Amino acid sequence: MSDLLVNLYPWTKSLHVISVIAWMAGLFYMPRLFVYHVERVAAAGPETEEIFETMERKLLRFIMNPAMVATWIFGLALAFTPGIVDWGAVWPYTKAAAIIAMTWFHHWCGYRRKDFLAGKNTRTGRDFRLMNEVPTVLMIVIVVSVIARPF
Ligand code: HEM
Repeated sequence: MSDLLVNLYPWTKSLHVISVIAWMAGLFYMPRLFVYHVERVAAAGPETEEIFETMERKLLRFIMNPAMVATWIFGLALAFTPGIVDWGAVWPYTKAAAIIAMTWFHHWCGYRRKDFLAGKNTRTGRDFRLMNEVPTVLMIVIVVSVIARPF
């Protein structure tokens, strides 16, 4: 098993980065959709609301959920590959903390989508604009942790 992981390492890492890109695209886009959902639907009415609900459902189901699962699977495969992670260094733990926060943010988006569906959204466009910064900050922490490794 260890030999297999070592031989597959370049492929596992490629697939990890590909799924990360897809996941991040969704995490950046979903709060933007929520901003327009709040601000435009109030003016435009129920037909526009249906369009937003469909876009949000498809983004979550067909891009964000599969991409998150793939990122975790290939990321854990990398973590179990012998010789790749120096568990005595600090970076694996800063990266892990930011990944857990990113996964929390993913689920936060899922719950906000359900609020819209139930007609129970209480958040403003400004709230969603602010939350849009969360994945950006976490991405910077993750990439600096895993590539520059300053700690
Ligand atoms: C979901 C759980 C995740 C796990 C378990 C995980 C784990 C890992 C591991 C063990 C490596 C290999 C490091 C090496 O080859 O030296 C890696 C590489 C990488 N990860 Fe993750 N990761 C996860 C999520 C993410 C996320 C969310 C991002 C970006 C936002 C990310 C970005 C990267 C990048 C860019 C690399 C390649 C670094 C290089 O050039 O060596 N990972 N990941």
